[in-house]
Amino acid sequence: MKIVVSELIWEEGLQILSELGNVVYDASLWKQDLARELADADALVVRNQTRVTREMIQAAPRLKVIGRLGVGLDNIDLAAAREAGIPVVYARNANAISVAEYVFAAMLTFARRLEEATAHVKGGGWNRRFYTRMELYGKTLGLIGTGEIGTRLAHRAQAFGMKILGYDPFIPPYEVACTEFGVQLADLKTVLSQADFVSLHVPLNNATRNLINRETLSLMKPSAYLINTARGGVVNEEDLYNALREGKISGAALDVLAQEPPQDSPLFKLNNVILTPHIAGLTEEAQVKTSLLVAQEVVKILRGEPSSCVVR
Ligand SMILES: NC(=O)c1ccc[n+]([C@@H]2O[C@H](COP(=O)([O-])OP(=O)(O)OC[C@H]3O[C@@H](n4cnc5c(N)ncnc54)[C@H](O)[C@@H]3O)[C@@H](O)[C@H]2O)c1
Ligand SMILES: O=C(O)CC[C@@H](O)C(=O)O
Repeated sequence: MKIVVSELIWEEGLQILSELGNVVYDASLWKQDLARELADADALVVRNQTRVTREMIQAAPRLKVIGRLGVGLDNIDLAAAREAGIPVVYARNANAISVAEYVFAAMLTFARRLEEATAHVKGGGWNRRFYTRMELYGKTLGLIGTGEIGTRLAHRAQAFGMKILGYDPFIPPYEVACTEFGVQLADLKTVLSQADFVSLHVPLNNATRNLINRETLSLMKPSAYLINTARGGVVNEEDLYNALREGKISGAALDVLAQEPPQDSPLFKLNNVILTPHIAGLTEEAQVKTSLLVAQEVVKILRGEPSSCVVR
């Protein structure tokens, strides 16, 4: 068996794959001639930077499985994989807690500004009135997408005493979790207009691309914050820049951008923006879980066994 891993994988997963076959692993392979490596490959394991296109799938006649070390599948041509009869397995739920904790870090950063206050004190300041900020208790968290991440975030927000609103037109699989964690389901307009923090947890697809735009941003309160850990394409960045600059909303935390890594962006110039390099799911715990899960599921498929993590 030849197993090609084109992006960063944790040792725990690599070990499992190596027991089954010959692993070709290079974390920068996605930038190189991947199609050549795939000509005789039985499995391909990727993160989010490898573009798994129809052409690439067609150039891999022996391919039996594609493993995604993560959750978002927007970098894989799922229709082409399905047509070629190649199952795609992914790390469902493996990084959900990490992302939920990242959103808390962002909300608490906006609420308390500890880093800014530290710089202020180190610079000789002691302005206690200026740093009198706000509690999360009693504030409203608006979830756009109430799946694995959204419900784990709700669980944590419930413990903080936040009110939780959720918008998700495809709710059934997560209905019980929503009820348990106090999510009141509502329409998009209600969630956007009532939330103090709007957090995005939807996949990127034709229905969600540019979901946050001039019109939807105008529904948000001027005191509200937007947090995007989903995909850059869910937010129209030009519209967001204008909304932030004009004070239509108070701030934004963006872990994901339309172009990653970004070229110079006007967003860099704004003080009310937190920018991180797509790290919400990047914790040791989540990555060990992700690597183990995906490696195990890839091995199952290669052995002809059923997998519970196949994309439907
Ligand atoms: N920044 C990161 O490191 C990171 C890590 C993990 C996941 N993600 C992103 O977060 C997304 C969500 O992850 P998840 O594990 O919660 O996925 P999930 O599939 O469990 O949940 C997604 C939810 O979005 C809902 N949804 C789909 N289309 C919608 C729409 N048009 N409007 C509202 N809701 C809609 C679905 O019904 C589902 O409940 C992933 O697709 C991925 O792109 C980012
Ligand atoms: O592949 C990655 O590192 C990004 C992970 C994250 O965005 C996901 O969709 O799970």
